[in-house]
Amino acid sequence: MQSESKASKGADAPTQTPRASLVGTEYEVEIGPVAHGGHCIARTAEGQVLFVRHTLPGEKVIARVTDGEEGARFLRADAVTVLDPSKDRIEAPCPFSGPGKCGGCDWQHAKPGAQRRLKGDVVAEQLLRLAGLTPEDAGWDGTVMPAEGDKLPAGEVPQWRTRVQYAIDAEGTAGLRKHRSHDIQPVDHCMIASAGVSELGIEKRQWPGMASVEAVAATGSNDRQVILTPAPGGRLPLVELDKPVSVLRVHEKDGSVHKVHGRAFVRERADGRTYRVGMGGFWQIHPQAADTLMRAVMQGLMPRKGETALDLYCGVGLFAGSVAERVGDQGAVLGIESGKRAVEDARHNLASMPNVRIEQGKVESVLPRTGITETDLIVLDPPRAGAGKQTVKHLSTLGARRIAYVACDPAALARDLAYFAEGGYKVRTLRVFDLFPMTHHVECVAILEPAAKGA
Ligand SMILES: C[S@@+](CC[C@H](N)C(=O)[O-])C[C@H]1O[C@@H](n2cnc3c(N)ncnc32)[C@H](O)[C@@H]1O
Repeated sequence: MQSESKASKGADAPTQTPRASLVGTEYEVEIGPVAHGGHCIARTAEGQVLFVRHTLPGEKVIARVTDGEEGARFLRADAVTVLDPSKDRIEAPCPFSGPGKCGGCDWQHAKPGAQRRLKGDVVAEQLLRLAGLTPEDAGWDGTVMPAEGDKLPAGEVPQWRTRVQYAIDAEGTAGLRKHRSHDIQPVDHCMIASAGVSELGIEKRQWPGMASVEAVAATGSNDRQVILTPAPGGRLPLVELDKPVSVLRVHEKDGSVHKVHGRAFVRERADGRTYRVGMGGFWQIHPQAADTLMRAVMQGLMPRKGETALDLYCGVGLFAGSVAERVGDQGAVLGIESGKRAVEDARHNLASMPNVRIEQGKVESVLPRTGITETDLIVLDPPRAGAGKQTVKHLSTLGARRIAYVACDPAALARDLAYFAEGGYKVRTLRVFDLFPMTHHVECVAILEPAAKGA
């Protein structure tokens, strides 16, 4: 182990001189709290911050630096030796999990209940730091709910990933990317893949000339799909798998998706409706996610007959369909979605509902153009970056009696909740779901209402 004093040497060095890499340097450290991103915080004796993976709060470990230089604001590291383990630690069930291996799972080494507590701590910390909200302020009891069927004993792994993107190495072998790296960990099985994905046997065959192979196994039907991205100059292989599949291809140059054979879509189910999801478009990944989130949104909004609603970032129409059914023919729902193909699917999926209209384009540009000045309800489910200040400011002027915010990133959620507070909205309830077991990801549903109402 090198001396810890090495880490602080560069702090006073002029910024223009190249700083020495600390990769490989080892530090014996006490592990502090969990941080957003699947790691915990530690400090070297000189006070330099380390973000350490493969560890748990309260442990004493030897952390080996994986990224960072002298004088950097923080270093990234892996716990390579655990000197004093947490009572929440188990042996990672997956042989491909651990320092320097697959980067897909962050918490394989934590008991399932501990994983959910860690995620709850991250959500609480983000809410407090970025929105000034305690769990009590947010109407949240602090728990993170597992999806139905996922409450398994330690050592058993929920098979939840209905989409897995395998990276293909130069020899054509399928694997998964290492953490923050283009390097590939070859795998013969991904433990969190759903049975439908595993049954395809992607890992059992070679994929010469491919850069990636994505496997999709629908939950709402037996539809199976493989999405191939060729490496430069790579020729598409004949796809013969253990189960029949449709095949799509991603164009290397512009990322456009094309059908090679079979169906261009998979069929999913939620709230008693079938949704077509075409050309590798977005659908919730966990088999229980669509219904879990839909129920949380409907319970929070409680749509009434004749109300008007917006479904922003609506994808193929998951929430728009459920709200439209509840507001009935006298009500109206406007969905906005940027993806052209997703909009075609949403229009197809909700064609039997004359009270739904779907507009294509970015929320930030389409919404102001609609001329809408008021609505009763809003559901928004933005991508990881969140909705942002301008959009939240606009939404806060529409007089909605309830807003449901579905968030896959608690930091973006907290930032947007702070903007909503500026716009006169407060959080009525927050529910947090573990729809991504073994990883650091977590899904939140916040229900907002005008602050004056609850004051
Ligand atoms: C998290 S997904 C939610 C989709 C849908 N609510 C669901 O649960 O199936 C976010 C969606 O927002 C779309 N999107 C991303 N940025 C957007 C923007 N600026 N305006 C409108 N839609 C956007 C994406 O194409 C994607 O379909």
